[in-house]
This record gives sequence, C-alpha cells and structure tokens, in this order.
Amino acid sequence: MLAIDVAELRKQFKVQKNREGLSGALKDLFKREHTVVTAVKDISFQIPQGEICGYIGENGAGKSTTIKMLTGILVPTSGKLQVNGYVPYKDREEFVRGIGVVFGQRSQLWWDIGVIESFRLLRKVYRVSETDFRRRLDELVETLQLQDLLNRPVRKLSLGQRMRCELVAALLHQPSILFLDEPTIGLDIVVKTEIREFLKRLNREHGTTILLTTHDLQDIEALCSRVIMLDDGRIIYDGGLDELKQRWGKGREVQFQFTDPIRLMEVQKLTGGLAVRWTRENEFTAKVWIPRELNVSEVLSRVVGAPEMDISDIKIFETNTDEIVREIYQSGSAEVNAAALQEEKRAEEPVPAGGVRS
Ligand SMILES: Nc1ncnc2c1ncn2[C@@H]1O[C@H](COP(=O)(O)OP(=O)(O)OP(=O)(O)O)[C@@H](O)[C@H]1O
Repeated sequence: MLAIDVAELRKQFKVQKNREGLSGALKDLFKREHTVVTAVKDISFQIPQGEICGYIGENGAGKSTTIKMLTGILVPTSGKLQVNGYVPYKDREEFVRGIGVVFGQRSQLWWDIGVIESFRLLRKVYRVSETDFRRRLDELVETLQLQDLLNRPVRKLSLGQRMRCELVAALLHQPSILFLDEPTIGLDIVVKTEIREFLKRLNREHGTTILLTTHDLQDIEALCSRVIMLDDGRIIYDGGLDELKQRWGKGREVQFQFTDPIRLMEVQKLTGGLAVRWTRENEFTAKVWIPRELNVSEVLSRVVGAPEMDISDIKIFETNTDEIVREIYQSGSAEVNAAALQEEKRAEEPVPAGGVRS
C-alpha cells in the first residue's frame, strides 16, 4: 500500500471581492461578488511507505493547502486522495491515528500546563494504552533529551525545546506518516542539526514516511532523497535531489593553488580542447569552471598530471541547491523544463504492450 496517493488533486477557494469606494461598499452590502483562487491545480504524485520527501515551493505556491488536504483539514474541490489507505476528510477518526503533524509555527501543546500533562492528554485523544505510551515516551524523551523539560509549562520553553516537544507530541501514537510543515523555522543550527538527525533515525528505525515542507533547503539536502517542487499550484519537478542538481546545476568550479606563480595562458593550455573557463584569482591561484556535461576528473587529471605544475591545494565547489532552486523559480522556463523532463522520462519508459504510449 502506498503511504500517499494523489491524483488530479485540485483546491479552489472562493474569495469575496471588495468593490472600491463608498458606492462599492454599499453594493457589497446587498450583493457580494466573488473570485475563485485555485491554490492547487490538478496535481498527482505517489509516495511509497518509508520515503522522506521534500515538498518545496515559493510563498503561495500551494504547499500548505496540499498538506491541509492530506491531513483532512481541507476538503479537495476535485481529484482523488488517499493517505494510508484512507480518504483523509472522510475517514477522520481512524485516519488521524495513523498520522502525525507538526506545524512549525503553530503548537499542539497546551501553553500553560506542564509538557508531560499535554502528552498525557494527547495519549487520551489518540487512545494509546498506558503501556505503549510509557514505552514510546521513554524512547522519545531519551532520544530528544527532554528529561529536564517535562514538568515545565510550554510557555517557558525556548523555541528549540518546544519544537522537540512538538515532535514527541506528534509521535506518541507511533504514526506511520509524519507531516512536517517548516519544522526547523527560526531554530539555530545546533537544534536544526539535532532535529534532522532525529528524523533520519526515526525513518531508519521505524520506517516512518515523512513529507516535509520547508524553505530551508539544507533540511532537504540532509533528509530527502526525493523532492517535489511546486510553482503556482502545479508540480514543476518531482525526482531525486541529485538529478535536480545535475539537470539544472550550471556546473562545478575547481580552485587550484599552485606553489609557483602562474599565468592564465599556462593553465588554459593544460585543458586545451575542453569547454572549460579559467579565471586567475591571484599570482598563485586559478579557478576553472567545468560545465555539467564534462567530467570533473578529466579536467583534474590534466592539471594534476602536468609535470610543470606543482599544486599545493585543490578545492571543488559543488552546485548550490539554493541557487538552482531560486533560478528555477525565477526563470519562466521552469514549466518548460519540467515538461521537457516529463517527456524525457516518458521516452525512457518501456513502451507498453501494443507499442503505443498513452
Ligand atoms: N483559506 C483561503 N482562502 C483563500 N485563499 C487561500 C486560502 N488559503 C490559501 N489561499 C491562497 O492559495 C494560494 C496557496 O496558498 P498556500 O498557503 O497553500 O501556499 P504555501 O505554498 O503554503 O505558501 P507559504 O510558503 O507562504 O506558506 C495562495 O494564493 C493563498 O493566498
């Protein structure tokens, strides 16, 4: 069974229009006009059990609306949707026992009572047996080092401490799917790393499926093998992170530090015939830009293998995911790229029996 199965999912909101001026306001009193905002436009994707998938997009791309439909908070306008085999907005009671949700900017803990009291209340909400609750709580408290926080009221916790407690709250009933909406927002790098490590462990040891919405691409780099990218309600990329870098990364740069002073012409000669671009940074240092279709090792072997060049240091600058993603969003060609990718994927697929592709 798939963890998440979404087909042609659409969500439209009816938004009231405010007419201008006094006469507009008066008209609005008697007859309201509406516009329709389509937040999610017929998206389809499937997530198998045990996968960690990043769900990214600019502000307003439709991420939260999708997560709200997946968790049963919103009813889709059209399309099909199954999570853990349930239709979220229909089979609510059974469905929620199998999922955990953490919204980075909202809390599911009670503000004025001790953390442990919130956990006890949640145990009742999810109908977890006392034995299972104790076992699970001990495990989570130990992994996330919450021993000293359990009796403090939530309002006295730092953001990092609260986030760790939110994770426990979402996992007490041992859900098989965890939805995370900006789980590391506002946290310092130490806590971010701890949370990422915890999520990796959770996925490894319990096989928990994780769908992660974030603006922090370091979260994606650290956790996700797959990323779904949304733009204006449509999926513009669905695939591996490495593939994303390969396809849209513009190439890599290698910086060489030489022991003797160098001239640009000298280093250019070493890579003659290759489509690379050298820049001289100072007397001893030069950088070469290598397009993605060229193998880095080919360039390296030419430079390192040259007997007249003595190298003291080499640095390789990898493609930066932040930059790639920003560029995809900014370029109007994102959809064209995605369409080309789809077309390429289809071309690679085996032709179905009968020899015709749909
Ligand atoms: N309840 C609502 N009523 C009307 N429009 C809405 C509603 N919720 C979302 N929208 C609109 O739908 C679109 C998608 O919003 P959504 O919150 O899903 O985006 P997002 O990708 O989660 O953005 P962000 O990163 O800012 O959270 C936006 O244009 C938003 O204004």
